[in-house]
Amino acid sequence: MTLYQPFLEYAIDELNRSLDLGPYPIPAGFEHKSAMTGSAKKAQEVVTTSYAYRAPKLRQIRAAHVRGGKQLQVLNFVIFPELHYDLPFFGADLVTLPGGHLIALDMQPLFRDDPAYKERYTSPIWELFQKHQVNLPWGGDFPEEAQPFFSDAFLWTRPKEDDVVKTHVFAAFKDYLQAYLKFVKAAKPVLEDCLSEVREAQLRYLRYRAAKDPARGMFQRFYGPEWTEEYIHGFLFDLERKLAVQTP
Ligand SMILES: C=CC1=C(C)[C@@H](CC2=N/C(=C\c3[nH]c(/C=C4\NC(=O)C(C)=C4C=C)c(C)c3CCC(=O)O)C(CCC(=O)O)=C2C)NC1=O
Repeated sequence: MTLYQPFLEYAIDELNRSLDLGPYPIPAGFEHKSAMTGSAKKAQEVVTTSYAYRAPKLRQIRAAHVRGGKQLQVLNFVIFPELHYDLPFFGADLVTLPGGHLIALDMQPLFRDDPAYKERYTSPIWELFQKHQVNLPWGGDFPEEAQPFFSDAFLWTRPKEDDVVKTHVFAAFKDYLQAYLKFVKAAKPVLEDCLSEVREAQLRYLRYRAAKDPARGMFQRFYGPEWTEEYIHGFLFDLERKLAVQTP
């Protein structure tokens, strides 16, 4: 059982239990990708598996699971709401590299500095954040330009031990996912005249993530630049692509 497999299984079980999950198309050639890395003597297979669903109020629920031996494990799990809801994005970036673990977990806001928005989507999880931050201290350096895309309840940490990931990070992941599902249940469509604001805010986030995906270099090394760009724009952050075909 790889490090983040339990996270993925828990998430899919919970989503199945609490939402009317439907399929979301994964472009051909991106469901499962494998490559050998390392020298002939120390060859290591790196497998990337994609999962995707949709549900009422949720445009895309998707995960990219990268398994490359003990030194490389990644689970990037993001929930993208439909464009007529102002729900935040559920964003989990769980990364294990030779240097240790890097954990980013947040309800990523559409309107970070809007007090009413914070009241609705950050205040309700503030106690959760404080509870988990005790075991998950701040991870330090973090790209300035990414800060507008994170809430005040952003759990960002770099644990050294696997055990911290298996216990405290997993507990935080479960609590944040449960809290997010509560937001989804309570969410009402936004008013007509807010639709364009929500759409612009979603596109701002998608464009940033697609442009600055920290995994781009890693994917290029394993699977080549062409596959990587298509994976990022055609699946991981595909809203712009989807809108382009909708409104030619
Ligand atoms: C809005 C921006 C945003 C992020 C940057 C990530 C949150 C995040 N992820 C990070 C780092 C990081 N993230 C990944 C993996 C992924 N990050 C992704 O968006 C996807 C789709 C990944 C894979 C499937 C890897 C492999 C690293 C390590 C890169 C390296 O050190 O070589 C970092 C560290 C800084 C960095 O390397 O850029 C942050 C802050 N989530 C977000 O929402």
